[in-house]
Amino acid sequence: MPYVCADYSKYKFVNVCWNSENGIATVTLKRPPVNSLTAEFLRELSSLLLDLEKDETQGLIFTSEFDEKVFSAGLDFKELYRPSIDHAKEFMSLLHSFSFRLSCTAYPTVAVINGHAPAGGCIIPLCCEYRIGLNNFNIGLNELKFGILLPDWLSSLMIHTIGSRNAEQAILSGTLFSSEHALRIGLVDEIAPTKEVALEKATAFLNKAKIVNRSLRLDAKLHLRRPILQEFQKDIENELAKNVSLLMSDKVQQSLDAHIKILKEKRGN
Ligand SMILES: CCCCCC/C=C\CC(=O)SCCNC(=O)CCNC(=O)[C@H](O)C(C)(C)COP(=O)(O)OP(=O)(O)OC[C@H]1O[C@@H](n2cnc3c(N)ncnc32)[C@H](O)[C@@H]1OP(=O)(O)O
Repeated sequence: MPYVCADYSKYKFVNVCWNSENGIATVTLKRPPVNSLTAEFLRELSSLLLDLEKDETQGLIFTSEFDEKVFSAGLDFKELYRPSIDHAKEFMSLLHSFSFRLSCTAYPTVAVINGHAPAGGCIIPLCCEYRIGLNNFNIGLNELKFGILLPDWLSSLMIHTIGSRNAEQAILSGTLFSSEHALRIGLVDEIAPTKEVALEKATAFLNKAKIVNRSLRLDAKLHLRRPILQEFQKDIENELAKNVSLLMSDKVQQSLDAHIKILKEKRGN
């Protein structure tokens, strides 16, 4: 069983709960109001993955504090709106490195998607090995709808998860899927009636993974995920520069402005 060394209480936006009997860490995302991903949050999540690796966690479950509301609202609109060039570069680089690291963890990973997971909110679930959803939420990569071209590695994660035909239709139409539809196309592997049941199912998946030798399992995982990992590693500098310049473009900035206004109007402020 892992001996927990890291101080997990230092993390601001996650709560880490260790099960000392099975070595499974449950990480609850808790960045109010909607777990949107900022540079600070991504930095914290990357550091968390390293701590979990050092402590030899036997499995990782991601879930959200904002139960039955939102798993993650994706990238933080406000942080991406008119950023400095240095901040845009740092943000894109953090998003890339965190997603890469999560995609090739030695330990098995599950997302318990207990709320909406639009656009970048779908990244953590897609990097995980298994996804369990609750009813009545939407999930999908709808970036094209607001003028954002997906990074190649993100399309590749979607293809790996739901197959190229479904991924083509899903990404090109910018669809957000209901839980039932997500189950039909394999975007989630199971649906659970409550978070409690979903966590039990997640633990069952992780317990199954434990019977396999850890390093053999990692070799197999890296082999099976090679097409995704190649996309992550392909021409990194150019890919980051392309995404930064897209983010800074007038079109994307105008679209972010429009989205921020829609969200404000919705709240009447
Ligand atoms: C250029 C290269 C880029 C490469 C990578 C591309 C990958 C991903 C792109 C993205 O992820 S862009 C973000 C896309 N996200 C969305 O479109 C989600 C927008 N939000 C919603 O649909 C809803 O808020 C929700 C998540 C369904 C929750 O709805 P709910 O009714 O519960 O809450 P709201 O009243 O709408 O919002 C509460 C509060 O949260 C703020 N907020 C919502 N989403 C974001 C966000 N993405 N970033 C920052 N802040 C967000 C919203 O403004 C409200 O704030 P206040 O009014 O309370 O201040």
